[in-house]
Formats: sequence, structure tokens, C-alpha cells
Amino acid sequence: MPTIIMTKWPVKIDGSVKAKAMTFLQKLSADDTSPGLHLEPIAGAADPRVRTGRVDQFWRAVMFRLDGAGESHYVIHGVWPHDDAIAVASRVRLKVNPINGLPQIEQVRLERSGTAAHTVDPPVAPAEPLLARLGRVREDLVGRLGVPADVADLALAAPDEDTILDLAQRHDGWLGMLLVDLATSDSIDTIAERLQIATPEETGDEDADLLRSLKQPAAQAQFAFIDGQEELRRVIEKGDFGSWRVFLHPEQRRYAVRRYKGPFRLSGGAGTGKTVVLIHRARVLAREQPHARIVLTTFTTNLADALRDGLAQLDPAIPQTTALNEPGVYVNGVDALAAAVIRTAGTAITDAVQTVLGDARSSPTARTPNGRWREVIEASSSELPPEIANETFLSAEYALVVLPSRVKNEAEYRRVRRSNRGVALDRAKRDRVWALIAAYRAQCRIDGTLDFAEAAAVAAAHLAATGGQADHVLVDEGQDLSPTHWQVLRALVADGEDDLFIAEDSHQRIYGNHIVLGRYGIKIVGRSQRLTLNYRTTAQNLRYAMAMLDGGDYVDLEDQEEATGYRSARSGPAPKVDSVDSLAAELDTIADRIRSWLDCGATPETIAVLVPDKFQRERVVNALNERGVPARAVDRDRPAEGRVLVMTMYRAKGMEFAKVVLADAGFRSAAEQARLDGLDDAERHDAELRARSLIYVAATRARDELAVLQRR
Ligand SMILES: Nc1ncnc2c1ncn2[C@@H]1O[C@H](COP(=O)(O)OP(=O)(O)OP(=O)(O)O)[C@@H](O)[C@H]1O
Repeated sequence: MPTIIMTKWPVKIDGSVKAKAMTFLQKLSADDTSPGLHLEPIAGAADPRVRTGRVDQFWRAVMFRLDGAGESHYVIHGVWPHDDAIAVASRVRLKVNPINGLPQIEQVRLERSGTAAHTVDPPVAPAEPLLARLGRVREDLVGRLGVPADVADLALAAPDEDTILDLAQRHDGWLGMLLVDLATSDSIDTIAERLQIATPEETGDEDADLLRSLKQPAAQAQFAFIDGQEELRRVIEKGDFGSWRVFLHPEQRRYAVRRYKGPFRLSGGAGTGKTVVLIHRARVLAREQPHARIVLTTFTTNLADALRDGLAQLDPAIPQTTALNEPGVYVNGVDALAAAVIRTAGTAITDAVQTVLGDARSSPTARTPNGRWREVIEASSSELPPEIANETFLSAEYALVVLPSRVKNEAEYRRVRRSNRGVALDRAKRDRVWALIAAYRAQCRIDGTLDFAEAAAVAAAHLAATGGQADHVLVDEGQDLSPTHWQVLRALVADGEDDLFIAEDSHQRIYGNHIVLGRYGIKIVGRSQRLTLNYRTTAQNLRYAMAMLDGGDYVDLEDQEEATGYRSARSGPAPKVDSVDSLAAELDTIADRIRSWLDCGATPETIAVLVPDKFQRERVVNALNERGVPARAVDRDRPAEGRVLVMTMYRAKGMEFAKVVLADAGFRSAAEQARLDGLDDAERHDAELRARSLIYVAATRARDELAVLQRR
């Protein structure tokens, strides 16, 4: 049967044509001799392999036919209206790039008009174009990396990064990726290595050479061999043809499929496709090991919902299970996962509670309410200074020191190591802190509740005693997890091959404290890599977001300084940053901005207003509705259609929108300021880092346009 090789299609087609294209491709993949397909060569075409096929009366598919291993292969270039299709088919050529061995669809110049098929105004070269400033010469681009000469000349004349990114956006696949890389300070060797470029071997059989080239890792960012009718349907039905589902960057593919001898850590800035790698990896593991118990987890339930949806979109055939310890992929937030361990353990959980808390609770499934630490502090007559007797310090001390070390009494607390905790505690202070912790525990015992960190610690102790319940654990948003989360995940899976795969970005830590994985039995030892190409955010918005982090000392889960260098594949307008004098002016400006986007054809649900807290969320929703802009608050529910979405910056984590307004960026309520003022230096410093990260997270949710409003 013929093999279909999809490419990222250069034109977007609408739903009804898509359905017909699907039928056409299904027929083609079943039998390419069927006369209804009207497969035809084009007389005088630049490439004798080119064929057109009849999608319907009006639309034609353009493709290349290759023969190899006794089978025909069709590289589908795209679908166009009849006359355009003939014009495209006459001038396109598929060849192996002689320098880098990658497949290249080029447009041959039309002799009649003497113009290039893809005309681009050559920029006027400034005194020193960007690539010259970076020390690049024509030989690097053309002779070493295989950039076509005409594209190389445009790139070499580009005055700045944005111009190169514009050029990159006009070239799909490896060429676009090379251009993005060339605009950075990475060495030519690094760039070549990243795309695994190698000089091609020529066998004399051109079709076989092309097929080999199409299978190169960097080629798969643009060409996908379709594995059966079902995959064909998914590729065509789901959104655009350039989607993450099909065309992975070679680095993403490597991390999705590679085997690791132990825990692996994948870092990367916002939008670099970490979640995409995790979802693909879950699929790869599930397909290769149908009996494996695979866990895909993250920090919140909302993010887990998105992972679940993403996996189902990628491949509905992958079995998702709703119970741990069963074959298939179990997707859940890490706290829900810990709760599930406790629930299914039943009364057998008593031993684990005893191990962690030193008391007996038989069915500790209720949650400790927020504010319990405050009540305990208020009810005590502790002589501790305010920078210790506060909720932030005590809950952190409890989650970072007491629970992971399973401290059960004052004597143990006196001895425990408090590494990386800012405030030093002498013996008297330790005893007083313990008195508060003991009061907290006593109250929770009476209520029969556990807080989230306790529940994770108890679940970890239970698993450690009774054995793991998974074969592979994949973790997203690792930077936000707390020590007992890591303990439960470590205990969930036995040490061994592909046990833990962790995606994280320390710049996006907005919840917990900084921690180091090695302390919780997760030894990365050199198995750590970084993704650096941002798929989501335009270079302009990314620059704005990165500037929020300037000067902050961010440290990753292996206690190393976090790298900042990463780049965007997309270019767009600069963010609009406005300062306003009053709340009313701010709300008016938000409404005006959104109205102008809607007037230009944006759909409401692709626009989000991100605010610091729930109070402001309600205020913005009301103000927008009053001003005739339909808006809706998003909380735990999934975003609905037809209205502009308004949510807290926390809720927006992991999401993305075409257009984003950051309202009241950097706002701090009086209560929050008072809380920060009451903290010790180390806690305050960490809180400041998290506050900057929150703006970074929020700003990187914008795909195309970002507007920022600050109060003067
Ligand atoms: N290979 C790819 N081709 C096309 N789009 C991609 C690719 N990889 C990722 N994307 C897109 O880039 C966006 C960001 O991807 P993803 O959410 O996986 O990044 P992330 O690193 O997890 O981001 P964040 O840390 O901000 O949550 C998504 O829209 C995703 O579909």
C-alpha cells in the first residue's frame, strides 16, 4: 500500500475542503491506481516526481511520488484551487540538500517572467547586519549548514533579529529552525549538532536517497510518515497541519523516544514544548509497552485536565486509566494522586500516618482548611519574633524540614538538619517552633484532616512500605512541586530505567520554595537537557517577559544557576505597555484594547485578561460586561467559548491565548505588602522571585499580542 508523507501545508484550507482532502488521501493510501484520484504528472514540471490529484471539482492536491522498497510514497505538498495547484506543481522540486542531507522543497524560478517564485524584497544592508556582528560568514550558512544561497543572502543582509525571524517564519522545517538559531550567539557547530546535520551519501538511486533524507530527525519537523488511516484522519482533522502532534523538533523527538537509565530532567523556558514532549513520551511508552503503568502528573488539577485532553488529542487510542497500579496512562494532579493512594489503601494507611505524624488516623481523607496556621499562631502566646511566627515561615518549615524528614517530636526536631532555610533557629526557638507545630498537628488530629504536604508524605510512606504502583512517571511543572510531592513520586516507581522523566522551568516557580531533587532520592547525575526554542511566544513578547527576570538569581532542581538563553521562532508586534492614572482609566483601556482586537476579527475566547487575584478578576469581568465587551471569569472550570476570558495569573499557568492583557502587572495589595514586610530576608527574597516569575508566566501566555497595563 502506498505510504503518505505529510508536510506542513503552506496554505490553510477550511473544514469542508479538509474533509474532502481526507477522503482523497484515504483513497490514495489505499490504492494509488484508482482512476477517481486523477493522479497526473505535469508536462514540463521542474520535478518529474510531481503529481496533481483531484480533491473535488475545484481543489487539487500537489504531491511528489517516490518509489522505494517496492512501494510508492507520496509526499503531500498541499491543496490549492485548480489553477494555483497547476502553477505550484510546475515549479516545485523536492531534493536532498547536498550539504546537510535534509529534504528541501524548492521553488524553481519561472523563466518566462524571470522572477523568483517566492519574491522577497531584499533588505537594504545596514553598515553591519546582525549575522556579521555575530561573526557569521556566507560560507558558514551555505557551505557548512546548507542554507540555500538566495535565503542566505537575505539572512546576511538582515539588519536585526526581527528581520531574520520574519525570514525564518517564511520557511518551514529545518530551514526556519536554522535561521532562528543563526540569529543567536550559538556556534555553527552547536547549530549543526542540534539538527544532527551530516553530509549525505549518494547511492545513485535518487528516490531512495530522498526517502532516507525524509527520515532524518530534522526532516521530521516538516515531513511526517503517516502510520495508517487512523493517524491520517487525526493529522488532517485536528487543526492546522503544522501542529505539535505531528511535527516535532528533532530535539523534542529525541527526548520523547530515548531510553534513560534513571531519572531524567528536561528544562526549558516557557513555551519551549516541554509539555508536548511529555505527552508524546507518554504515547511512545504506552505504545511500546501496552502493559506498563504510566503516570503523567503535574501540579494542579487544571493542568492535569489539559494533559489528559492533550494525550487524547494526540492519540485517542492510548488507554487512559482512572486508577493507579493499572496498565495505561493515569493522568492526575500530584495532590489528587496522593489522595488516591491514601483512599485506595483504606485502613492500611494507619501505619503510614504513624510513620509520618507519629499518631493514628484511620481514614484521613479530609483536607485541613486554609488558615489553620494563622489560627494556631493567634491562639498561642508564643514569644517567637514575627518573622518566625507567621504562616509563610511555619508552613514552609513544616513542608521543607519537618515532613520530609518525618520529624515526630521535639527531640527529633532539635536534631534535624535545616539545610537552605534562611533563619537560623537556636534551641529555644526550635522548641517554640515545635510547640506551634505540635499545636497545628493536634488540631488537625481532632478534625481528622491532613494538609496537602502531609497527605503526600503519608502516601509516600505507604508506597515505600508496600511497593510502587507505576512503571514510568512523567512529571510536568516540576519546579512547583514540594519535597513530599517528590517523595511520593519517587516511591511510586522503583529505581530503574525510565523511572522518572521531569519537565521543569525554574523561572516559572510560582508556588513552592526552591528545592533540590537529589535530597529526595532523585539522582539526575548528568541526565539533564534543555529545550531552547520557544514555539508559543513571539520574540518581541519573549524579550519583554525575560526582562521581568533580569537580576533574579534563579536556581534549577539540581541547584545550578538557571540558563536564560532561548529563542523564539516567531515574530510579531512589540508589546504595548501603558501606564494609567486610575482604576477607571485602566478598565477603560482594557475594554478599548479588547474591542480593537475584536473589531479586527479576533474571537473572544482567544483573548485573555490576566489579573493578580480573584478580587480583581471579578472587577474586570464586571467592568468589561458593563462596557459591552462580553467577558467571563475562569476559575476551576474549563474556559468556555464566546466570551473574553478573565482569570488570575496563577490560573493561566500552562495555558496560552492569541492575545493577552496583563492588568495591574506588579500590583501588590496592602495586605500582601504587609505580609512581605513581616517575612525574614530569605523568605522575602524568595517571595520576590516568585512575584517576578508570576509576571513572566503571565506574559508568556500570549502567542501573538501582549498588552500590559501598569498603575502609575
Ligand atoms: N514541534 C512543535 N511544532 C509546533 N508547535 C509546537 C511544537 N512544540 C510545541 N509547540 C506548541 O508550542 C506551544 C507551547 O508548548 P508547550 O505547552 O508544550 O510548552 P511548555 O514548555 O510546556 O510551556 P510552559 O512551560 O509555558 O507551560 C504549544 O502551543 C504547542 O502546541
